[in-house]
Amino acid sequence: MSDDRVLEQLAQVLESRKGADASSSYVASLYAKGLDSILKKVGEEATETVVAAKNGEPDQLVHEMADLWFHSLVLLAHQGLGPQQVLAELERRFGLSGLEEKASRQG
Ligand SMILES: N=c1c2ncn([C@@H]3O[C@H](COP(=O)(O)OP(=O)(O)OP(=O)(O)O)[C@@H](O)[C@H]3O)c2ncn1[C@@H]1O[C@H](COP(=O)(O)O)[C@@H](O)[C@H]1O
Repeated sequence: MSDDRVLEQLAQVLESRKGADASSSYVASLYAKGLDSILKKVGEEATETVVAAKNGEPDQLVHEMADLWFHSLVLLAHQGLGPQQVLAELERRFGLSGLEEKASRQG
């Protein structure tokens, strides 16, 4: 499965958890607690990511980064957005810088 397929399929699961039973789904329980709780989780996971990097723990860094990406996807879904909008923005920026690099090489 390609990387963006993982993001897209996980986003579909997150969408399907809207209206699901909060007692049997972690994601549904986050939606039920509301925006501030989701933002708190994103902040916590960002801090844990920073600590893992500062401690020079590569395996822990990957683990915490996955938690951060996951909770960021939950936040996007809660806001009616998804990974495709973020990937499109990154692709747009990459396209712009790619053109600039090409022009500077040719100039
Ligand atoms: N990828 C994840 C995923 N990553 C992390 N987590 C949960 O995120 C939480 C991370 O919290 P912490 O690191 O703070 O650890 P914790 O102290 O145990 O958690 P808290 O008590 O602080 O909430 C844990 O409860 C993890 O289980 C995830 N929960 C779910 N998913 C995916 O989301 C899908 C839907 O999940 P459900 O809604 O639970 O079915 C699943 O199929 C998975 O693919």
